[in-house]
Amino acid sequence: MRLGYTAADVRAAEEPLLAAGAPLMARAAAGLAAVCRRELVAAHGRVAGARIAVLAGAGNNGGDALFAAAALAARGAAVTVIEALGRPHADGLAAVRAAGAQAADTGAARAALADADLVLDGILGTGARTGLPAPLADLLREWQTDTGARGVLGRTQLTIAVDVPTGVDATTGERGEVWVEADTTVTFGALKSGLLLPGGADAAGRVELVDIGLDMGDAQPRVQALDEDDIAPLFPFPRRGDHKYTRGVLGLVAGSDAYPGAAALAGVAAIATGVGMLRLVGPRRVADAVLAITPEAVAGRGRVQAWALGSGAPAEYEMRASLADARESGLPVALDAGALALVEGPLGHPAVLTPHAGELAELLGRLEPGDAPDRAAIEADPVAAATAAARATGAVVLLKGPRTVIARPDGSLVAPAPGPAALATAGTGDVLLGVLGALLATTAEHEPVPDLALVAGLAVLLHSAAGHATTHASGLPAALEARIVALRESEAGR
Ligand SMILES: NC(=O)C1=CN([C@@H]2O[C@H](COP(=O)(O)OP(=O)(O)OC[C@H]3O[C@@H](n4cnc5c(N)ncnc54)[C@H](OP(=O)(O)O)[C@@H]3O)[C@@H](O)[C@H]2O)[C@@H](O)CC1
Ligand SMILES: Nc1ncnc2c1ncn2[C@@H]1O[C@H](COP(=O)(O)OP(=O)(O)O)[C@@H](O)[C@H]1O
Ligand SMILES: [K+]
Repeated sequence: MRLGYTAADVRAAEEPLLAAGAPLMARAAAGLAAVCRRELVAAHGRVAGARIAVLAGAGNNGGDALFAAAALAARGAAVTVIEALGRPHADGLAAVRAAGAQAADTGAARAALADADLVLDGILGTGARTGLPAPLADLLREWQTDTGARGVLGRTQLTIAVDVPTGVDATTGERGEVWVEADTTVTFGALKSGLLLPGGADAAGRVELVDIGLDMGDAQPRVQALDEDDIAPLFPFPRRGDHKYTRGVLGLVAGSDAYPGAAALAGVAAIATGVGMLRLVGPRRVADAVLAITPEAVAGRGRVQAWALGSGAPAEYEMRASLADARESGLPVALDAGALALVEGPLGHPAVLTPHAGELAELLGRLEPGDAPDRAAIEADPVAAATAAARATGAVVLLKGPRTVIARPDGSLVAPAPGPAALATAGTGDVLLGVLGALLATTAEHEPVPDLALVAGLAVLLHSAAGHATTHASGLPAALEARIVALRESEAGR
């Protein structure tokens, strides 16, 4: 699990060190130069002779870039400095000049960017305000759409962003109209939350953290980023001594005569993930369709540890009855698709909502009439929308998309590694509901009380892992089962 902090928290952690005279910029620049050397050697076999274009802003981000470039120039790189905002960091500029760097005026900047083996983006970091001056925005746009851009050493042009790619908000990951797309981002002291969130994570490329001696102390991380390696530690393995009721029973209200497939996908996925028992609530035809492929399921209501509701347009009265049960007993509920239409304000029980951007637009339109973002605005800033919905409902909001993000009502986030684009097919969301429901049921009575946002993150990781091993939604449960059996075997071997 990687932890991401707000820019403000990182800057606050820098303060005592700066006050004590710690050479933070020298450490940052040394770490940055080391990554640049390694990447140049990996791509081209050497640093000497490499053309490096340094986009230097007006603050310390530019200072980092200039000092790193000075170290690279000392190893024989040909450095050109582009003063992107005027007023470059004075000591950094002096150092790079002393090492033999050239300065580029506006015309030369275009050529320097087009001909560079390595572009260092040191325009803006944690001190950025939104919006870039128009000439700079034009320069960046032109460079990044120039498909012929290449260096003298070979076709590969590397872009390394200093701390945060310019145009990306270090805290939220939101991108402005123009931003730098980096191959690698070298960040200092602590991961900035925006590097782990939709938008920022895509712009940042591979993120490398350089230790400059920062201690984040009691600061609460804004983001917990999860990847494959987090599946095993989070997975609720059956416990020795469990029986089917202590393992956890899931009640599933999904599917309808018109859409029986949704119940089948969610039901089989829940069973593949592992539940003590699956109860199916809905019309006979739907139950029969599920029972035909998973005879261990049981039709009809009964006691459950969690509910999963909404995929495939199930009857509203059935969903309402399950929500009432959850409210009375405090059971966790996953609400998808049709069940989201029943959310009118704060829910009185633990819940995870699983909208895609269109469904979230509808939900926010109902909860915050007049002030709600539309689908496009949500896709542009998924974090803000998911957080607004989490605050308004008191629920965890899992906003599905190419890069799914999970928001808690307190504003903190879980960011699972993105799954394969092959998941963009009908029915994969139904599978996710089944996986999530199973995990809610099997953790519901664990001590300490499970963190629903991490449970939701685990559901997304498993869903993505399965997505790598199949081509279609109905292939996901078997892939999931294989993944979980492998997990159990490696757990038993430990
Ligand atoms: N503290 C430390 O010692 C350490 C800091 N470190 C490094 O410093 C970085 C933070 O440095 P920073 O605070 O100087 O902010 P930075 O991102 O360089 O930008 C500020 C400058 O840009 C300007 N500006 C802002 N937005 C703008 C816009 N949209 N359009 C135009 N101009 C804009 C802004 O202008 P102003 O608002 O003052 O008018 C100001 O001049 C951090 O990311 C890390 O790389 C590391 O070395 C570790 C030690
Ligand atoms: N381009 C993509 N890359 C990765 N995952 C995606 C992509 N597009 C969609 N997904 C995932 O596929 C699932 C689609 O769910 P949903 O929109 O509810 O579809 P459906 O209702 O058809 O099942 C979500 O888990 C989403 O995160
Ligand atoms: K930068």
